[in-house]
Amino acid sequence: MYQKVRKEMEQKKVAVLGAGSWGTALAKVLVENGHDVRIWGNNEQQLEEMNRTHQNPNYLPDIHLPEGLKAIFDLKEAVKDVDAVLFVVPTKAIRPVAKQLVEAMNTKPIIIHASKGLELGTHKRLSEVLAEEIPANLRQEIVVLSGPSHAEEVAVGDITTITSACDNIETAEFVQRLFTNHYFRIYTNADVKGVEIGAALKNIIAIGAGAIHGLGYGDDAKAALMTRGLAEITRFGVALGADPLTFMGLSGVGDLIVTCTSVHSRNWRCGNQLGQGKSLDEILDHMGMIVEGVSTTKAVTELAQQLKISMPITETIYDVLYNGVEARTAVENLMKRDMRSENEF
Ligand SMILES: NC(=O)C1=CN([C@@H]2O[C@H](COP(=O)(O)OP(=O)(O)OC[C@H]3O[C@@H](n4cnc5c(N)ncnc54)[C@H](O)[C@@H]3O)[C@@H](O)[C@H]2O)C=CC1
Ligand SMILES: O=C(CO)COP(=O)(O)O
Repeated sequence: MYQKVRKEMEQKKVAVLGAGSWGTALAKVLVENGHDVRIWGNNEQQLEEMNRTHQNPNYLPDIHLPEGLKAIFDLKEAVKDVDAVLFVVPTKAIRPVAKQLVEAMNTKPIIIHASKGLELGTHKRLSEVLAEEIPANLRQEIVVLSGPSHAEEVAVGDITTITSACDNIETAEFVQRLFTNHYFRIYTNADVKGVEIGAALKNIIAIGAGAIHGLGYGDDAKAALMTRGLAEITRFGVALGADPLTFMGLSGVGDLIVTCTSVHSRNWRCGNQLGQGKSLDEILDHMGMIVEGVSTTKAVTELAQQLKISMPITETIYDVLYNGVEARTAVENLMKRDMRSENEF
């Protein structure tokens, strides 16, 4: 039987790039695990306030951050001598921040990312974007950290399990040891593609689940959307070469469940307000945080059309987000589709 003994890890130096809700929650875990952690962001005033008050009120209100967490605005200083760099900026900022990082690094760190999306325009996964921007001779492997996890729950030490994915399982295990503690349990996975696709696409389905709720449909409708959403995510992932089993795991069905059912989810909240009749612009203006599913819906719809992958739910959500189709009409249209077998791929 596969079993691994838990070993203490010596202190590592880690830079967290992105001082929003998830970056702050993950930085807190790392400090609690005894590591030397610097968090970097693009808002100097916010970082100064974090150092002064040990809080990040716009993203994680009422959370006291460990005194050991250093918020640093100068990227060169933030990444000085680090063993690992963790990207937790929104998808659209991954490439520009990676370009800045290349100019700032003085070590050859492991690169980790915990963001969820596909790049608009190129349709690339985020580990592909990072590999393009950070030459292999300037870094170790790239690891994806992903799974059902809301910053609000991790920040209060509620139980959470996620996945550390890398082609090189030893590097995935390094990241597993870096983050694991009594409330945060990390599993490893070698299917980077599947983990990133599950993470990105569940946000689309969560917008749909929120809309179903906002429209007043019941639990049967929610279960239908999540189940057929998972079928669609799996179809897309397998067409791109992912292992279908990955979608049964934490970064597949696990993340789909939490994002489609939690009031913490920004994607679910966005969908819920769409269902209640608000406009997308109005919703995004008031959210104050990233809603990744909006741009991921566009990237996935475009790529699925190019590759001729059937994605009826994603295309329907695209119509609501980008073509002004009313959410109720969109649901009715989905119900009028031709009859088919459940197991048709
Ligand atoms: N919040 C959560 O519970 C979770 C979020 N994620 C993923 O993590 C990523 C980040 O999400 P959140 O932290 O929730 O977003 P957020 O909206 O709370 O914060 C994003 C942060 O990134 C900063 N930022 C934006 N562009 C930047 C740039 N060019 N340079 C530097 N900083 C920049 C913003 O100022 C903000 O501080 C997303 O891809 C999200 O899907 C993944 C798991 C859980
Ligand atoms: O990825 C998440 C949960 O695993 C966070 O979801 P939201 O971005 O919808 O808040």
